[in-house]
Amino acid sequence: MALCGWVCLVTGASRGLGRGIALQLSEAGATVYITGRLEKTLDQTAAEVKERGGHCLPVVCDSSKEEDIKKLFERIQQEQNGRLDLLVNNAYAGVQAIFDNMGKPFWETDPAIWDLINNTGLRGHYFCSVYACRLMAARGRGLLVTVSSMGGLKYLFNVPYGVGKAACDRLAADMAVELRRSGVASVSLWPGAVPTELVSQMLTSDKSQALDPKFKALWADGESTELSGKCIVELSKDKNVMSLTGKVLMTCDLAARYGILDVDGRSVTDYTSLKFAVSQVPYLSWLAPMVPSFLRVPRFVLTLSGGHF
Ligand SMILES: NC(=O)c1ccc[n+]([C@@H]2O[C@H](COP(=O)([O-])OP(=O)(O)OC[C@H]3O[C@@H](n4cnc5c(N)ncnc54)[C@H](O)[C@@H]3O)[C@@H](O)[C@H]2O)c1
Repeated sequence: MALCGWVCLVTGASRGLGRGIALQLSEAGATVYITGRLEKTLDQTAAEVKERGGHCLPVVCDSSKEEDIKKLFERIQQEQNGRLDLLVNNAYAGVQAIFDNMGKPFWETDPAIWDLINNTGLRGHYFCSVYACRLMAARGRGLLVTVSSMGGLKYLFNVPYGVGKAACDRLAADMAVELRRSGVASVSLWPGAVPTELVSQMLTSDKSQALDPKFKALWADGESTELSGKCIVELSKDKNVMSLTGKVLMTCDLAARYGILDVDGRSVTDYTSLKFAVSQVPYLSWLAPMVPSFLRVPRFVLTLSGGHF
């Protein structure tokens, strides 16, 4: 119950990673506000939290609507006396659209996909962060975790997806610059592949034919929806969290840092290990079992692979 007394907010927690994060935070003793657009699905997460002995408060809030966001934070301020310890920017409305348009170039795709992906999954994060930081900065402490992905580094799925993820990483980093003196930390979290309810459904549908088999294999062997939550719990407890502010943190890095296994006892795939890199190259993959797991691709190589210069 390491987070007993903590007040946390997870946006988009009716399914997927948000639900898993809410389950882990409440299991660690926190009071967790969860948001989503539909009362019915939010209540399902709340019931699951309760079943596991936790406490969560479902709030219908559409992250693409500023009025909803304002009301949500007014409610937290009133009910918790201005206390908010952790915001997890997770809500995301783009998964279905990404699968529906897989393989299509951007000029042949309805441009409205930009809004579907980035209104909730980027603009909404900014608005929530503004209101959260008004509470956190006033108390001189807090943590913002913005859920992003490896798509922030280089092209993945489609144009608005990658732009949104790169912007989430930059959002976390730039907020950290302005927050540094306030005692509030801001990080970006890159989960690995997570076979959520929606992803699993897509993988068994006709649409999965347009998907690169490499992605299918990654999801088949992916992280549970609760691993990110386990990482966020440990990060919240870390007394040195300010030393990580502004950074991109991968779940595999956090799992190694804090000695975390997935909920089913599996070790977490290290996407930056040489073993993993070799396994992804068709004519070299046979070498992968022989490469020691501790060898990792240096971070500067990852940075350079973004190809900015
Ligand atoms: N699934 C993966 O493999 C994976 C991997 C890396 C990163 N991520 C990232 O994790 C985040 C969550 O993704 P997911 O796979 O769990 O998605 P998901 O679609 O399964 O869940 C998204 C959640 O957001 C909620 N939501 C949607 N629109 C909303 C709105 N307007 N207002 C409030 N809530 C809203 C949904 O109800 C749902 O609870 C995304 O940023 C995604 O890119 C996912």
